[in-house]
Amino acid sequence: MIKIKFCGISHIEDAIVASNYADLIGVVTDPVSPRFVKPEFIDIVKNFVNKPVVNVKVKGKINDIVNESKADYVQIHRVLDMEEIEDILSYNKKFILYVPSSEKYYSYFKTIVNKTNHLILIDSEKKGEKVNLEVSKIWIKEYDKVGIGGGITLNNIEEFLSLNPYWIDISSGIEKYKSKKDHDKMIRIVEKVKEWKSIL
Ligand SMILES: O=C(O)c1ccccc1NCC(=O)[C@H](O)[C@H](O)COP(=O)(O)O
Repeated sequence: MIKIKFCGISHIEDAIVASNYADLIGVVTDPVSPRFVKPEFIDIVKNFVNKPVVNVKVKGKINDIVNESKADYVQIHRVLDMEEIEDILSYNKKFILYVPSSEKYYSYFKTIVNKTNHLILIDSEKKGEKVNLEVSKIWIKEYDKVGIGGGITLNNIEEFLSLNPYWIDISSGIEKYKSKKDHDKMIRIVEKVKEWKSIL
């Protein structure tokens, strides 16, 4: 089955529900986000869940992000420079590397694929916009660890699943309001992913 990351988790009860249904639990610890929580929240969440937790950060030094919590993965949600990509290779840590879904980032995408073995997240250039599905479709075929996020909802998830990504990333589409998850939407979206598998 296509793996699922539920992102933007900022309440313990949402983390517990997420851990029953998703493969990865994303926590945004960057103050730029309305879903921001302190990195310490990750360490608390880890006492309640049995799924890997991802620390999602936009800004900051890689070393600081790696060391600020007990997260199993670090998702750097920005385009890195070459020095940072080299730096990542020196850590014994799992990363999720964000690539904006625009043709102009194709060589960046290839650099990451060729240099690292980490999960890649193809996502919209700007938070809140829908990811470019045409670009994503091509890139998903080129590397087996590509996930897709950026505007997935209960109403459009089939468009994303049809690209056959390794994993999908959902946050705003499973919210009651910004930062609070809707448990019913979480469960229904997982059912859709399961149904999709049985169609194939
Ligand atoms: O959640 C945020 O507010 C956020 C802010 C800045 C960078 C990343 C952020 N979240 C990342 C995610 O929620 C997911 O990795 C992905 O973008 C899917 O999100 P959505 O389009 O809301 O489903």
